Amino acid sequence: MTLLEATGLTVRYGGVLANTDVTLHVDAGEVVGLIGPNGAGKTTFVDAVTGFTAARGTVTLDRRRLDGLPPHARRRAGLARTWQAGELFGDLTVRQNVAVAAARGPLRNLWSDLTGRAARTGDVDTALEMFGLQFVADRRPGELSLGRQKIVGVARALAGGTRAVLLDEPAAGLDTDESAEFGGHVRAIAAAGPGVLLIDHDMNLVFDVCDRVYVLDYGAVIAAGTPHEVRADPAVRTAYLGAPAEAGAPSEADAGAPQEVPS
Ligand SMILES: Nc1ncnc2c1ncn2[C@@H]1O[C@H](COP(=O)(O)OP(=O)(O)OP(=O)(O)O)[C@@H](O)[C@H]1O
Repeated sequence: MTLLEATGLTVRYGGVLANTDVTLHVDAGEVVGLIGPNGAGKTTFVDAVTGFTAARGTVTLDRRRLDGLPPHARRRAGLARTWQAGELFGDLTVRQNVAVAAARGPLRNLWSDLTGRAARTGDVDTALEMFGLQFVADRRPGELSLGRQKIVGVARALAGGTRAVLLDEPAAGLDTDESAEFGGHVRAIAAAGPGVLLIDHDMNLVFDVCDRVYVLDYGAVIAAGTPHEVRADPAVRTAYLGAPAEAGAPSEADAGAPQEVPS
């Protein structure tokens, strides 16, 4: 079932066409990747969907039109995002960071979906446990590794009735182990029902955890499909390698070795 749908999104910054007629959907329980070279328009797309930049086109969540609404109204409708730069409150503990977001949301929230319990104060603890944060609940974000801070950021984004979440480069700066752990959390979120749009330059993470992947280049979608299909797409190789792809189907070995995108 289509949960989040953007149709014909177009964003112009002065002379720069940052998104051109971008159409993309995320189903409930699905992890969808959005990749593309630097400057391709990925963050612009997140900004446009969540209402942080003006765009032409439509955005629906559960068939409800969200375009034209301000960001806080889209958030209240169940659309959440994370930011490339950390958005945690440095003076609050991890528990307080999650609790603040949970308290703002509607009564029926993700944690109750996940646990089958009614939303109560104790659900913040349940949420912390789900993301393995219970042992650092009383610490401040600055005392945690970057990986843990990212996970707290996702926990915050998911608190409070989130139906779909857009994760903007959540794994930037994580080491290989942290990134793999993070990928497990992303899959767990989708397994509980919400749809996830994952933007990241870590191609191994994206291809490992995503059900489908869209590729942006110069603001437009140039490819979409399963990770296997996208990896093998000559247009994607051209976009990343900056040279025309060789004729003929790529080998299995090539397809199994995703290109690390320089950041
Ligand atoms: N606020 C803005 N004002 C003017 N131009 C902008 C603005 N934000 C982005 N752009 C331009 O729009 C284009 C798309 O940028 P965007 O940040 O969306 O790309 P991106 O794919 O997220 O890049 P990266 O992977 O480097 O984060 C770029 O040419 C960028 O310079």
